Amino acid sequence: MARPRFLLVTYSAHGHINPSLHFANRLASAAGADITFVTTVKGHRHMAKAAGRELDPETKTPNGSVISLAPFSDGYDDGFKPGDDLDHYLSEFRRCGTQAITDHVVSARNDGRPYSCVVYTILLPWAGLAADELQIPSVLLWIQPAMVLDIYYYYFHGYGDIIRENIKRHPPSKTTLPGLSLEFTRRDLPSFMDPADTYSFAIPLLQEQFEILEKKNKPRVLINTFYDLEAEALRAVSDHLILIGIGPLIPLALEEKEPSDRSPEKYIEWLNSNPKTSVVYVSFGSMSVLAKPQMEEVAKGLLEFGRPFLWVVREKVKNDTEKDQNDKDEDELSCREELDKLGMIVPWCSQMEVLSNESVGCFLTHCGWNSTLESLASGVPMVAFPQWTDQGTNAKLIEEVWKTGVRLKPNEDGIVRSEDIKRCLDLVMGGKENGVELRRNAKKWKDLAREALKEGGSSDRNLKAFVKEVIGEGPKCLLE
Ligand SMILES: O=c1ccn([C@@H]2O[C@H](COP(=O)(O)OP(=O)(O)O[C@H]3O[C@H](CO)[C@@H](O)[C@H](O)[C@H]3O)[C@@H](O)[C@H]2O)c(=O)[nH]1
Repeated sequence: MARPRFLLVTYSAHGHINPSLHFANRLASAAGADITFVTTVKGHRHMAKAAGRELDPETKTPNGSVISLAPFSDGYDDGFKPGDDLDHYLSEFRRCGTQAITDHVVSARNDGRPYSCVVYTILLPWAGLAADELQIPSVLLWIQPAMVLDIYYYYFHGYGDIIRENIKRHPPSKTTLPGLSLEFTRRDLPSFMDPADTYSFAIPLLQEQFEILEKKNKPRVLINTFYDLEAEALRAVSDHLILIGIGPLIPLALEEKEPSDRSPEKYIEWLNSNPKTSVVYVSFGSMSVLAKPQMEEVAKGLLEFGRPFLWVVREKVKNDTEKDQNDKDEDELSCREELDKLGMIVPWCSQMEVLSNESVGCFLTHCGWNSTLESLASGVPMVAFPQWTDQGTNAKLIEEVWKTGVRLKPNEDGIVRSEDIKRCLDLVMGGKENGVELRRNAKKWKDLAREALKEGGSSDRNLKAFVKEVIGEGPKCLLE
């Protein structure tokens, strides 16, 4: 029998590419599928940079499955820069992405090896539309928590006015939603729902995404989560959508290091030189940039806490007219010398390798969904410092549901002070009872995450059942 063949379409940010790549690896190894991985040239460059090498256009897995990389140009090969026209960028991305999907599907049909299904990540409703036009099955791969999907679902189905009203109120009102036991205040809801949010342009894209799903009868949505982690949220909208947990989408074998001729990175050597669970790892993901005053507070907080740290500070994306040297001077942290004595600042790192290093005892994180899952699956407790989009909801789950971390509290000006950073680091890494409990819970979730992924675990079974369903071999998916 021919191998099932998937066309996987994803956006160019690391937070979208990484889970998509892990999904492709899983489809290939666990379900014996071939995958064509479609993203922009920019996304492709991100992947090469993260890998530290040119990428092979095709990778063959031990079971003979093939993952082929298929970048397309949207005219923004160097990425979207400050000053670029957002509407033009979005419409070119849509136009070129739609064309790429069409070209792949048509040529595969002509070659007699048609795709079984198009899988696309969030904010790409046009990928679902293109699949419908081409009359090929498609499925959304939701790369945020099931809880966030539920909240958006209700926002677009009768709760939008209530949520917007509650967001405006002072003091903020709580929102409750059917089937979910948590109550949400403004800081817990996806930031795009606030009409004043700079990025609320994402709302129409998300709405279109739901409209496309709803043209189908009880569509399946694959979710980067796992049953034990979000059992309630996976069921909350089950009258309308079938949510299938197939995560956490993290590297297949965490302990397995890629064979490499290169000596380990300096920061790994440095981590290895530190005692067990002594280091604070600090990162705000691949998109967020903290304002200078906030950076200074983080720096002060780390110095006041006094333990070693590894801090990822990404280079700023500049437009062509900015002068590099002036920028550098302005960006330089006032206490840089002391920071360099206590810890290490790097522009990027291999995060999964860092989180699974024994020396790391806490993750000060922006709570991007991938960082959250990677931390959970590595058993590292967190200090939650959410910035935007789904991160406030993720922080709530970390603090109130999984109890593997504590959330920082910004002051009235929206700044988190160094004292609060020190207080939370003390709580997570210190000897008091609540710190011990957070660390115990972190270990519990690490074990459960691995259970879900291993052969016969909930996510492994769900993924295999999904593929069988796509190729018409049934049985229907577990969660139906
Ligand atoms: O030095 C670094 C920093 C990051 N990463 C990786 O980059 C990814 C970052 O993803 P995530 O933690 O989700 O953050 P963002 O890149 O900010 O992701 C965006 O997309 C996610 C998925 O939609 C959302 O959950 C986030 O809120 C949104 O900001 C993770 O896999 C990290 O391991 C590295 O490997 N090295």
